[in-house]
Amino acid sequence: MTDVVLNGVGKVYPGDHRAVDDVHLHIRDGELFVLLGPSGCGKSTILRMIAGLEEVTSGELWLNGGVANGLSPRERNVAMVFQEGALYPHLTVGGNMMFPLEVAGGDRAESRERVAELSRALGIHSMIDRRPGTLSGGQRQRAAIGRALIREPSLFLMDEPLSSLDAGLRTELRLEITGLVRSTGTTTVYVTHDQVEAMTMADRIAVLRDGVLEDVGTPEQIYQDPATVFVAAFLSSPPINLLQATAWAVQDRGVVLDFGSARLTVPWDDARSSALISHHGAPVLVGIRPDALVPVTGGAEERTITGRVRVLEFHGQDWLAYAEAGIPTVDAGSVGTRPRARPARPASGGLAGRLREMIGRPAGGQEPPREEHAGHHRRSDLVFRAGARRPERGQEVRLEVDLERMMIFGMDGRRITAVRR
Ligand SMILES: Nc1ncnc2c1ncn2[C@@H]1O[C@H](COP(=O)(O)OP(=O)(O)OP(=O)(O)O)[C@@H](O)[C@H]1O
Repeated sequence: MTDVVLNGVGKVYPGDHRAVDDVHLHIRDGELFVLLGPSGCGKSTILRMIAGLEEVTSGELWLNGGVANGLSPRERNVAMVFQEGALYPHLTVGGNMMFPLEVAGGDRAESRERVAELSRALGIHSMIDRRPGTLSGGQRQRAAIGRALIREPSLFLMDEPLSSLDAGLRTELRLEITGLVRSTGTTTVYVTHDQVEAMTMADRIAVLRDGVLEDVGTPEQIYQDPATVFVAAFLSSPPINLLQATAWAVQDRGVVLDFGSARLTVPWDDARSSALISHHGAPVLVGIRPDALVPVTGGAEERTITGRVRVLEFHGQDWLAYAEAGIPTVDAGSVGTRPRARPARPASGGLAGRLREMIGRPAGGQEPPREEHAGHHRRSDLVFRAGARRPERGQEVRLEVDLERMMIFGMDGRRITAVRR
């Protein structure tokens, strides 16, 4: 039984750079758990703290029911694979996989049998006598995974193991890794910035931003029911439409979301309407995924937005259309930004300190956005999947909004109703 608990874990690097801030996570026994987020959000730092390669600055890290903050990497029985799996160049694939077993002093015949079995499962049995230098990138990663798994670690950690491979190989190997770790039942923590990799492989995903945990859940939960604007936008390709509206509670109708040139109504029998009452007269953020906007002829006024098609893009299985609807869209990256991602202590004197201060502040001497900030507005297009009813460029379209799938957030970027987990 191997579970991992992060209880308020934080990491501050020298120079007072806070890379991870008060993270609470429970990774369950046998889970394939993915840490997902953009570059620099602290994913690798968390993985390295679990491995014991990086000291935990604050909070507790629990492994198998015991506090592990002070344990050495060796005492943790974890195996790790990096972006470029490290192999001994002078040893063959078989030799590399045998090595950890030899160090542990196991029975030689038994070890050989284990290497043969695992190399078959990884599809590298036919190259067992070759050296790493003669293998392709994908084959080398397979060998590195084999070497990591051969000793049956209680915890398997992978840091972007597929990012140096081409798209075809990535798809192939991600299926194999998923199959392998599921069949062995090894608790696995997998770091990636690739949302497709995360969605297709994970039992559960933790989404990080600037060292802070934004959301945790199954792929379906965090896609369909994201906790924040950031998570909704990060997992949306094509990008989610993020619009600002003012909420008005109207007797006999429901809560009207006023976008200026369009209005949508959340009826009173919709559970979200009661949460919206407290936002009466105030701005909210509305997220609509491109496939929740459907071109219609007719359609009820309180469910539709009208726009003019500006651009059409062919994407193979369907077309994406961009329509100007006269509604300013909001940049998801600027919503709910937290000042705590900056250095923990203000930069002191000296050139480096002054540079750090300058870089951390927007041009023009303005103050950085506060947590309550609405985000940057830009007049932009609504993106929708055109499907079979593909409009012409320049055509006016009525877009029916799937109100059930529309997401409503406060100006702090959090959903106005509690997410289900
Ligand atoms: N040894 C270090 N000393 C100082 N700062 C560090 C160190 N390692 C990482 N950082 C900083 O901590 C933050 C988090 O880094 P980390 O590598 O954990 O992010 P990441 O999400 O894994 O990013 P990437 O996907 O680019 O590897 C970054 O701002 C990074 O610059």
